Amino acid sequence: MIALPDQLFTSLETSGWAMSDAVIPVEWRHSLKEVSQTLFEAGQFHDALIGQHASRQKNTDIRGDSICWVDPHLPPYVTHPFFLFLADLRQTLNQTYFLGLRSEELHFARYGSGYGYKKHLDQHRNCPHRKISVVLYLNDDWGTDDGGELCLYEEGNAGLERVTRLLPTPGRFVMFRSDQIWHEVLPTRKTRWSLTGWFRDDQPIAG
Ligand SMILES: O=C(O)CCC(=O)C(=O)O
Ligand SMILES: [Fe+2]
Repeated sequence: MIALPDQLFTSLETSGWAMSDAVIPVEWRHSLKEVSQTLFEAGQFHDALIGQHASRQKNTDIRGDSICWVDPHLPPYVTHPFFLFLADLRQTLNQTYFLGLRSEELHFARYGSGYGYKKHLDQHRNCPHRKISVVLYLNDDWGTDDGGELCLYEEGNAGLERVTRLLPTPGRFVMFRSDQIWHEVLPTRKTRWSLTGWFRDDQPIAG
């Protein structure tokens, strides 16, 4: 089991989401940023699509990032400490909450200036296998004027919605329940880099 601060699990349990600015060492972020930038420069990113199966389509009004899927079983990821951390985290979540998580599905994402991702749920109605979403922000610096906040919506008392806005600051790590937490990426004012993933209870088909 990994030594994640208890507060992360308490927060995941009570709010459905958790955040840490301390668990990801700066070197991990640097090397992942380098990999993602190299892949981007080599033309390995493509426009993210919305919808499922045959109805998948591009709609930058809803979702404006471009992405590059990564296979955690292949180099350079398979030996990278962040991916070992994720595998460990999955095991810890299974031991603590009996979630039956079996795999990680991951992609790098890059939002150009002006783009975001409208309010959505990560778990699709007809495909309930994404259980926990994780995001690591790879940006080198981020200020309050740069936009691109991740907004997390929680159902509060008396049907009131609580909104938390998280800036994609360097090395920030966020996890949330894919089936419960509606969220949104506000339009960014500069290029925004991240690595996004989902713990699933099946074996993934990337795409
Ligand atoms: O980058 C983020 O903050 C969240 C991205 C997201 O919601 C997604 O890719 O499903
Ligand atoms: Fe999402």
